[in-house]
Amino acid sequence: MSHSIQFSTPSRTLHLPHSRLHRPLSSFSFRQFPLTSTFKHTSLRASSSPSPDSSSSSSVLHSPNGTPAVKSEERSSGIDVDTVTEAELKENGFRSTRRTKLICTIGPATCGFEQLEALAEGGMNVARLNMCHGTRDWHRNVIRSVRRLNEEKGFAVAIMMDTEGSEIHMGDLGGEASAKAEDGEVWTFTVRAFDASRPQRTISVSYDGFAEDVRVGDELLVDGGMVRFDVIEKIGPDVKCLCTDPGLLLPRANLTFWRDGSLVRERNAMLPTISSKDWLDIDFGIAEGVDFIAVSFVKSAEVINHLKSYLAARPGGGDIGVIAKIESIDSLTNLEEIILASDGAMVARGDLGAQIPLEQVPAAQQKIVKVCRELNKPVIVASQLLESMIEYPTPTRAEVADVSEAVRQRSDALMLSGESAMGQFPDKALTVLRSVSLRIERWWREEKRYEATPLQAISSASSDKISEEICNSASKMANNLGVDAVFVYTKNGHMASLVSRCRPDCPIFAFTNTTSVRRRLNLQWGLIPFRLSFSEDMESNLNKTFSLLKSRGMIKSGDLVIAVSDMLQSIQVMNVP
Ligand SMILES: Nc1ncnc2c1ncn2[C@@H]1O[C@H](COP(=O)(O)OP(=O)(O)O)[C@@H](O)[C@H]1O
Ligand SMILES: C=C(OP(=O)(O)O)C(=O)O
Repeated sequence: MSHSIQFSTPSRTLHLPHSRLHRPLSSFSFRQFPLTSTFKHTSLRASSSPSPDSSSSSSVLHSPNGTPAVKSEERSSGIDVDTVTEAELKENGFRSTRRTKLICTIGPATCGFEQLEALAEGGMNVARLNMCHGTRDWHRNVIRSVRRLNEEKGFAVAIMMDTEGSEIHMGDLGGEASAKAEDGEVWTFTVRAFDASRPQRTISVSYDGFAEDVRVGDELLVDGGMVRFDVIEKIGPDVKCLCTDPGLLLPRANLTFWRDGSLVRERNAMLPTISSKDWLDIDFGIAEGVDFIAVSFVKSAEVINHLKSYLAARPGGGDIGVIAKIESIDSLTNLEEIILASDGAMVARGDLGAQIPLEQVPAAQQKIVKVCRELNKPVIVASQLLESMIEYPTPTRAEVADVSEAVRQRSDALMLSGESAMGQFPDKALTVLRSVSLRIERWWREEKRYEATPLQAISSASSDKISEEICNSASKMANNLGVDAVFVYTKNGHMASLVSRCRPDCPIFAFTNTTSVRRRLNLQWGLIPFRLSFSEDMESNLNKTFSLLKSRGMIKSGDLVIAVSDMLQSIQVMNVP
């Protein structure tokens, strides 16, 4: 039985000959549609999940010339491997081509199924659960709703669980949503527990050693400086503080100690990075199959390595990506080793801004984004991106400029915190992130601002080096030729991340055969991840992916694409004379 697709003329096909590879691990080729092919139309229909941003994407991704899925001639084996099934179409409903990924913290404003669905339709790629708040039952319900949404609507929303970490923070406010501290008032911060209601102007503190460690003359910053106090007196477990900068005290807000304009680090130096409560949360995350665990207040690579070994030793734990939150002076000092050990990083500007002077935060952000990119780790820019939208339906100009800058730096993902967790306009905030991202990305492409300089080599193993070179070359070629898409066939996602790292101009369609890899890829810049069952035959895989993308309106006949693959067998397909 003849193959359904013939490759284009040799002059249009590039090869990495086997002889030049140490082992036939990877390949790349480029080809033009339509290929000489025999297609048989089937009755498959495209299920259409909304993709609010695909229409405003790059001009090469316009409507298909018809949307039927196609099926090649059946193979002699009798296995119809290159047909996209109804189930696969349903599973891969999601089809946004926005390059910058969006994360929403889920809270009381967004935890219902319909609210989560609205966020997914609005472009949420990752749902974040902050374990500082809510019960495990509450978080379990959210995780299950997101999974249901993925199954029923074809999204690939990943779940990121964010550990509480060992920061010193205020307790709950006895049921009150907030408490107002006025200039000149004296408040008591105490390690005493309250029997009944909270005494007036009294706040409980989470850390038992608080009253011993704090010194008269320290400055106490609530929530990174939103409210400030001077420590004026210590009486047993009580610490009297004079309010110098008034503001709202929110439940469980974090506390830091400053003296002479800089952070006093030894005040909480004895706290472990991962507390006993965090370990229980991590076990909960493994049991619920979360995709990422974000670790708060990382000080060194050691804790990341420890967590990764812990995860690897547990069923399903090895599939979880570990994200280091960069939010302390120590994490900045040990930045490279922490990022190298992790699967990604978060610029946690909220707490970072409470640890270093605020004017140093933008430079720290730029550096973290750059190091992550060099080391091929996804990076998230978080906190206060659209803070005013917690209360107002439109952002400030300054907030739009901040979001634009994070997109311009080409960070992988932007994160909403209070805006989506407890704000009044979660959907509007997401719309602003989405439209600003799309606009800046388009501007970048129109200006042809892709980097000419090659990225630093990251791998030392020869097989990895080959993959890296292939992805660098494929991305460069994609820009030079102005192709319509890069296709990546990847088992564990590594090859897709190497293409994403190059930030090519065109969309990157990433195909993998596992659902968990697909969800994890959804955090990375530019990757449009799909899950499909593949055969050993690369030609058949190509057919299948063309069918899927045509039916989704993401490619059309005549488009030029580059395909890279980490599947061993694909070498033979790509090396056709
Ligand atoms: N699961 C939750 N349950 C209740 N409130 C939440 C939850 N997650 C977040 N919030 C609210 O949203 C605010 C912003 O979220 P986030 O920035 O993640 O937390 P934090 O302010 O503690 O660092 C929190 O202060 C809290 O008021
Ligand atoms: C994202 C952050 O962490 P958290 O919300 O846990 O304080 C931050 O500090 O910016």
